Amino acid sequence: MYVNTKEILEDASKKYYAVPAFNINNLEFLMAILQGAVEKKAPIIIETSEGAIKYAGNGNPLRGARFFAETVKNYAESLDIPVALHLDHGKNLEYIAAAIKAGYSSVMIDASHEEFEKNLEITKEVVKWAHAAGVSVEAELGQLAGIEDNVVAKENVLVDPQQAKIFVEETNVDFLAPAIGTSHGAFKFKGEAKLDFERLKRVKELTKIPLVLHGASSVPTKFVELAEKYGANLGGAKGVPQEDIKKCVELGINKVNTDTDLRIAFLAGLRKHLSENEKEFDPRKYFKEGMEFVKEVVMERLEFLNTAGKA
Ligand SMILES: O=C(COP(=O)(O)O)N(O)CCCCOP(=O)(O)O
Ligand SMILES: [Ca+2]
Ligand code: NA
Ligand SMILES: [Zn+2]
Repeated sequence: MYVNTKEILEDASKKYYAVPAFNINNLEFLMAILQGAVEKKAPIIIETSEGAIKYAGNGNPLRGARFFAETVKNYAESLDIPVALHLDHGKNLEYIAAAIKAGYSSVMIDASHEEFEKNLEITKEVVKWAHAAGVSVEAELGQLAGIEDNVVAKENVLVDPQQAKIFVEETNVDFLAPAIGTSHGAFKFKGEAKLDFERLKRVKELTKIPLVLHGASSVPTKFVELAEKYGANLGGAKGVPQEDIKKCVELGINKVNTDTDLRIAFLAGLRKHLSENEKEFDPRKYFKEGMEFVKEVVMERLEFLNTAGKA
């Protein structure tokens, strides 16, 4: 069934487990994710970036948002697991409006590159707007290293727990993404992975709402090596160690954003299948192996985060 993200995350926050939020850009990833969630009897959060909406709508935000909202709702209504659809890293108000209008369960307003007061003001606006339409809201405090909001954030600007308390009280936001040292993409951390667990603990104590971990892909060596075996060049790829994610969940992370791991798994399957089946030209066939690897990563993460069986 199609549900509001808040419903899924409130339960997770109460029982200290987490739900992965998997990014999609097309039907194949959606099908693989849903198959994995059904098999694991797990609630699931599907999310699309603004880039995904632009891609599916061929530049028209409402067309793209409707494509995903209608497709996900259509599938969700035929399944007996809770499914939510979330706008990831909403920055452009036109895209946020399109997602709300199209019927997304929740939207992220990411104004974390702005000064605190500005972020607070923008988030307050979006919360009023979204709540009036029954849509829940995620916001972000602090910045992820690497490409943050299309600008290169020089280094991590970590969340200030006291600011988080004020921010949550003033904005009435439903869930919060505190920057604690992760970054997006396949090349995380210069040297050793280091997340600021103490800081995360404080944020949870002071805000008591569901929290979101961005940049949470672990970049499984198995699929990196398989993709490279069939011609990919992903040298130096590194993700968040699984034990660090487990620790984050114990400290109050409830939504775990995962995109890169699925991209690498699909890439490995596609490259492998194409090189082993030179006569194949039916996309319903040559995408299958990539989809199977995506499903495998999905099921593993659902088990790992204790989402399995919670539907
Ligand atoms: O925090 C995460 C997941 O990060 P990770 O999976 O890279 O670790 N996310 O928010 C996913 C980011 C998706 C970016 O999509 P576009 O390329 O379309 O802009
Ligand atoms: Ca941000
Ligand atoms: Na998000
Ligand atoms: Zn993110």
